[in-house]
Amino acid sequence: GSTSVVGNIFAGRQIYANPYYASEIAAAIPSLPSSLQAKASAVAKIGTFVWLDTAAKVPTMDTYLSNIEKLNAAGTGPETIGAFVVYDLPNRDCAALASNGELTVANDGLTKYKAYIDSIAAIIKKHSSTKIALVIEPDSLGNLVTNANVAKCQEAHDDYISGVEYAIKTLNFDNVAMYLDGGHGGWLGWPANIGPAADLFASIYTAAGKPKALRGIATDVSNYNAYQLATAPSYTQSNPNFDEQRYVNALAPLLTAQGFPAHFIIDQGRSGVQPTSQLQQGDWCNVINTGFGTRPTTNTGDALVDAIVWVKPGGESDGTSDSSSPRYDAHCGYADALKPAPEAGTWFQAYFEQLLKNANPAL
Ligand SMILES: O=[N+]([O-])c1ccc(O[C@@H]2O[C@H](CO)[C@@H](O[C@@H]3O[C@H](CO)[C@@H](O[C@@H]4O[C@H](CO)[C@@H](O)[C@H](O)[C@H]4O)[C@H](O)[C@H]3O)[C@H](O)[C@H]2O)cc1
Ligand SMILES: [Mg+2]
Repeated sequence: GSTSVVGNIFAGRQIYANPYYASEIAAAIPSLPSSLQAKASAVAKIGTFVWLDTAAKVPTMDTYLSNIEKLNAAGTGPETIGAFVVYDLPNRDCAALASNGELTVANDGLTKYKAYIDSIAAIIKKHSSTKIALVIEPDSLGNLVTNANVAKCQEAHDDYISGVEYAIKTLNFDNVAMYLDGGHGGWLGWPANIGPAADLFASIYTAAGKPKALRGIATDVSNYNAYQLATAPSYTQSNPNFDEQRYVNALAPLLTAQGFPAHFIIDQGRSGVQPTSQLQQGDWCNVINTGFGTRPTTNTGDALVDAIVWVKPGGESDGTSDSSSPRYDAHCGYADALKPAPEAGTWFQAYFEQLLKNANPAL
């Protein structure tokens, strides 16, 4: 029978440890020093989000949800939920170059994007008895707040808004909890940005008819910020929202005031080492000296925060350091970016090793 999500979808449940990430790790283990091999096996058992970064990957969602149904039918341990990232907007990652996607505004991208969303909806309908958490379009709305002047973002503005509204209306099912991507404290947490960000998030929530399944906002996706810090790291400069708990506690009342009672999930997959080695807060690509962070949990100590999660699968690159690549972004060539790095989303062995070594808590 069907199942309805009430409140925090993560409470009392575990996130599916998907076979794609587990297979990347299995392939990595033989090349690891023996001291790290058991740690790697432990990571393969941790639930991370599956990135649907091409239309061709959408069918794997069907497979994984069927796997989850088998696990839940066996009835051992907490209920398992699926966790996916919707990530295929036209002109994707419009202010950067590393994670550009398959669709463009110029090439009828919005129509194709809606078909992509419809294919996800069809799969979710098939699996109405399985609970599913979705992060909606990392970096999209954030770029409309701070990079509206960048040509590719300017061109994408209307399609980002139409695409995100279409996604949250079309994926608004009883067994789903959606979280819009909210950048991070070092991005939209700046006093100059947080008001416009709240206005944009609330306007989209309202324009889409306040979808019941839209639970809130995901923060720090693919970034390295701390959840809670006692003192501000130097690279956060004068930003009062220098950790993610401060950011979400500043953002929440702005959203509630506009009729969006948002809750939050916070990516800590690569936040184990604080302060980080970032030379500046805006450095986002394959940052050196990072480690796996707090394991996924609902024990967040904050009623606004549903869960600490691992959205970005640690070990997958943020972008290539090969300056001859069409998707080369200068950020991936910075002194605080680990090099040589492969294309975004592909396996980066040395980075995975770094995360294992520096994991906090230790693996
Ligand atoms: O001292 N002051 O008073 C003061 C005032 C204002 C200041 O300006 C703020 O400075 C911030 C820090 O540079 C900027 O934040 C950066 O914005 C970038 C997008 O432009 C983000 O990049 C994305 O990161 C994603 C992963 O998170 C990648 O997946 C994605 O590919 C990638 O594109 C960085 O994270 C994010 O840290 C703000 O825009 C900017 O408004 C600064 C100082
Ligand atoms: Mg990226």
